[in-house]
Amino acid sequence: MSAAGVFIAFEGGEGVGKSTQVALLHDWLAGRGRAVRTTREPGAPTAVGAVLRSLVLDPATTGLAPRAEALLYAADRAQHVHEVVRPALAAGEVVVTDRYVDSSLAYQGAGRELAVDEVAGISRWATAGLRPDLTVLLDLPPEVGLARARGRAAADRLEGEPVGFHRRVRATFLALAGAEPERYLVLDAARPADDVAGDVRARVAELVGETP
Ligand SMILES: Nc1ncnc2c1ncn2[C@@H]1O[C@H](COP(=O)(O)OP(=O)(O)OP(=O)(O)O)[C@@H](O)[C@H]1O
Ligand SMILES: Cc1cn([C@H]2C[C@H](O)[C@@H](COP(=O)(O)O)O2)c(=O)[nH]c1=O
Repeated sequence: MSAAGVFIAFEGGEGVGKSTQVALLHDWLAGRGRAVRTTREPGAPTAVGAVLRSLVLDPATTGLAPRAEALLYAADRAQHVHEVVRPALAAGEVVVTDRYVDSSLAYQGAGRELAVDEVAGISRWATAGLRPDLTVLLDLPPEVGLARARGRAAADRLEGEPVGFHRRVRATFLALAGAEPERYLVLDAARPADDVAGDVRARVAELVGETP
């Protein structure tokens, strides 16, 4: 376990349903009387995060070098862990984040074709080694997720990358999960949201000592 609380990350490509599942898990945990903190990257509810989120996601941010992009995501993560995640874990809360380190490995590592182990090293330093107790990977072909995401809002800077970029991202998420299956729950996100949520609850119930 991470500190006194429980740390859960949702990961996956664009439009796979992370925000939807984070909200459903929040409601289920809160309904059971658990103290639960939902958060996200980039731009967790911190003043620094808000500035970094708009910088990295704004399509008007042109010419950003891949290494600079990786460092900006890592800076956002360092602030997030310092200001939100560690204090909540220390208070015994269940912390549920929409994206964490694996997003940097997939998007900056595989997507931008930086060395994944070097990107991992930056995040390890940024977080002082804090890892989730469980990562829920929502898996979808990128064409399906991008269509869902684009039906909802204008494309941000990363979402606007070609489909080959998003295929590398998906493959890397799956490889990370495959390398440490005990730390991951990989779910087919093409199913109805309530079915996905049921599988999430079953696994989280084991982790936090609740009945699903
Ligand atoms: N299981 C599902 N089946 C079909 N549509 C879904 C499902 N889950 C979520 N959606 C819809 O897909 C869209 C994207 O969902 P959501 O915002 O939860 O995804 P996300 O992974 O957080 O997206 P992003 O990566 O862009 O932040 C929304 O319109 C949502 O209502
Ligand atoms: C944490 C993190 C995120 N990204 C990318 C992935 C998405 O394209 C955006 C975030 O948008 P969302 O709608 O809030 O999911 O940022 C990234 O490239 N690297 C990261 O570390």
